[in-house]
Amino acid sequence: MILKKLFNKKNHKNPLIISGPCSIESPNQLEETVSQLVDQGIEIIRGGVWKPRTRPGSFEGLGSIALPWIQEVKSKYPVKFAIEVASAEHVEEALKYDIDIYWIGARSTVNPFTVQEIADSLKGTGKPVMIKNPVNADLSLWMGAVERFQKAGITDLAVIHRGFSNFRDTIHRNSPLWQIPIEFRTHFPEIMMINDPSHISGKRELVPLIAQKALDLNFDGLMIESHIDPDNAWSDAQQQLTPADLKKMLSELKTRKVKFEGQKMKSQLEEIRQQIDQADHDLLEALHRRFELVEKIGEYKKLNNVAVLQLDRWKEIFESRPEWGKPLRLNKDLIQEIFGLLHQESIRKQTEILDSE
Ligand SMILES: O=C(O)C(=O)C[C@]1(C(=O)O)C=C[C@@H](O)C=C1
Repeated sequence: MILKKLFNKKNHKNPLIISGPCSIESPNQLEETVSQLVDQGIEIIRGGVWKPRTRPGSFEGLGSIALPWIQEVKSKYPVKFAIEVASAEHVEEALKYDIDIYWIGARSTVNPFTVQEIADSLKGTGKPVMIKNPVNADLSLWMGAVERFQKAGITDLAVIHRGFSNFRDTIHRNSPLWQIPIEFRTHFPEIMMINDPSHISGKRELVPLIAQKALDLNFDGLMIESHIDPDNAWSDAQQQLTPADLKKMLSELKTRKVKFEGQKMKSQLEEIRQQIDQADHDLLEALHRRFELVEKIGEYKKLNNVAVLQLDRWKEIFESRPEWGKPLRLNKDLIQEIFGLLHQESIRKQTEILDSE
């Protein structure tokens, strides 16, 4: 039997929206939230049953008693339901109540044993699975988790970008580090990528900004926490939206075209891209020239037995280049990062020269 995949990019022209409470708190809270979300066309509901918390003492979810409430709500409303599972027992329990979609949380994705256990327990069930990025900024762990599910024959897969944890407080509860999901997509272009602006922002005012940024970057969907009474929610009170606020936000988000359309637009784009190719060539030639000079100094240092690292000169470069970049409207941090890398490479090349026979 060939089952139709839920997470198939071709079936979702518009961003896929998943919404619902951080935690399921009571049958009434669940039904009220679902009914308001259904009124605005939401078809996939999320709800926390088991909540892994960083520190003990926070609300850890009601557990299995919430599962029949989900089943009850599903019998009344045309929705699919997604929950987080963190062990084979969770999967076993949830399957008894025919939960539709299973997601692997950020704290589970870090642990290959846990990922394997969950993949094995979902094997052959045909259930769609979503894999959140690991809490730490490690692309390989995220990719590895996807591969474990694929190896178990589970191909109805999506991933969720929920941001990466910070050591100190920053504007975001979890830093988005957008380059990581972008790189993920280069490895798995066919897998749907859903953004979770609630966990990235940690506060409701920021949710629309993050959601818009995700759509600008061509994410396939959004998972947004919503609650009928967010201020009194048992978990994540600051980041949940009311269903009405969610509706307003979704109506204000701008969706972008995935690609350029039309011959005129395409040929203009092609022309600019050729100019970028030329600019990149010039850049590489400039780098080649720089490293030839660095090597020359390397030989000179070897001849005179002088150390590779010349701190005063390096400091002068590190301070002057961002200044030179100012009238060219070049970002200071970018210049410092680029010259930091160039300096590392100079040191590597010159060390090789000094250490050679
Ligand atoms: O000026 C030098 O001594 C160099 O070798 C060049 C260079 C550079 O990359 O610009 C490399 C290493 C030094 O620490 C400082 C500067």
